[in-house]
Amino acid sequence: MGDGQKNYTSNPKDYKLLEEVGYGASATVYRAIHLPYNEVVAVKCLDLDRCGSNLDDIRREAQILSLIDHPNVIRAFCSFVVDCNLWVVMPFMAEGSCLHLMKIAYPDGFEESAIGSILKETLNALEYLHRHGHIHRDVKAGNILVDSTGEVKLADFGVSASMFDRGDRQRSRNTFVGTPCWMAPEVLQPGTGYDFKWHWRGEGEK
Ligand SMILES: Nc1ncnc2c1ncn2[C@@H]1O[C@H](COP(=O)(O)OP(=O)(O)OP(=O)(O)O)[C@@H](O)[C@H]1O
Repeated sequence: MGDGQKNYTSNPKDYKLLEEVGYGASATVYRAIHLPYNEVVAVKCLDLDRCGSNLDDIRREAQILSLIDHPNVIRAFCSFVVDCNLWVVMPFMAEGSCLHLMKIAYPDGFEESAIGSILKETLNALEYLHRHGHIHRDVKAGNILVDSTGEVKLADFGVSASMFDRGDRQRSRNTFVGTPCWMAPEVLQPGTGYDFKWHWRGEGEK
């Protein structure tokens, strides 16, 4: 697993992309080898042409990810532009997302003890993000990742917002982002705005 003190290079030639492990609206995620350290990592390739967000939002996600320092929040080792893509290098979470795990191994849902432990780790992650002024805005099973040791990390800051944003970015907290089934009611209601409480409500109702 990656060490925060290591210097992950921003040269695409230093990474060998292996198989695709997931994809979302604007990104494909690969298992990859960081050749200088011979270490398995995940590389998220964000298609800048396909991204709904503007470059400032994308830069912000990469910046937030690189500053993260919490065991339950996925961090970026580094990020850099390759052709029309932004590559974000992260720890590889071998078990994939909770959504993926449920689909392949737990079609009736996780056992209560597993739910309790995943929720606890996720809430630790949200508490850390809140303390640093971030709202995730897309907490869902597909964004809760598990590694080979069972460690849980919250991922995907593509639609996160900062509580300290002003002006245009503050107005964007009143916009419609996230994944409909997982949204709190006030997010579905245009114009009402929302804040940290959104996370807690979303979590409680899932
Ligand atoms: N670090 C990682 N290690 C292993 N698998 C990962 C990692 N990051 C993401 N994945 C897999 O890739 C999938 C998509 O990743 P992610 O949610 O970051 O993409 P996205 O395009 O931002 O998605 P969305 O459409 O939800 O915004 C995840 O659900 C997960 O299965």
